[in-house]
Amino acid sequence: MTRSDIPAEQIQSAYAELANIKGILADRGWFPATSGNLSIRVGDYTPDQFQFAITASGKDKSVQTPEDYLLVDENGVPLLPTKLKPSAETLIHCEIYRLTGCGAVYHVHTVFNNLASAIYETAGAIPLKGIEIIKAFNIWEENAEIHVPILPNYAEIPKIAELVEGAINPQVPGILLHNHGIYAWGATPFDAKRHLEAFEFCFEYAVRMKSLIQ
Ligand SMILES: CSCCC(=O)C(=O)COP(=O)(O)O
Ligand SMILES: [Zn+2]
Repeated sequence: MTRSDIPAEQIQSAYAELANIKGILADRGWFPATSGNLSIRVGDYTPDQFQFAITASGKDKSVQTPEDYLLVDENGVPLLPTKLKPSAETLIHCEIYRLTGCGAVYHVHTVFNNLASAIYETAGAIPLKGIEIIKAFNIWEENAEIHVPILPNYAEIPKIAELVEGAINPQVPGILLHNHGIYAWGATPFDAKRHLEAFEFCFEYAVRMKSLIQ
């Protein structure tokens, strides 16, 4: 099957799944001021060739319209005729798919993920230890410790995208951009949502803990 043969139902199903997760996350206020972007991979995958459905750039993600998503290739180029522009951050999604082969990538801006990235900027990562919800990352060891990497928030997205490879840790399905937001991913859309929620829980915990002990 070539890419142009991807069944329309498969594409529509990814769009429907994106609409569903977008609504859930929007209800939590996780897309302030048009921020955030979401994508779900569609069809066959090799690191060199894959495609995914992604939110269009600049849209109010708390609103559902018939023109919210498009299908792009591994370089972030639209695969079907459309007047929509893919998310400005599509290249970061491309890198995460290329390097992990995951099934979905979700990006949100929240006050707690911004604060956590600012507090731990110089450390380059947020340390999280002994929090039960770390099990959501499929890490079951007692008192487990993980570090969530923080990358600089360059204005040029390709400059950020080229740092993704050095930041990926197969155990930790997320990367923060400093004072920007979190990218979380998973093998399936269900896993990506669970990971995103666990990260957000941990960031709020880390920020509140820091202010309690100072
Ligand atoms: C208003 S937030 C600035 C852009 C951004 O960081 C973001 O997540 C949304 O960009 P998009 O092009 O995906 O709408
Ligand atoms: Zn963003």
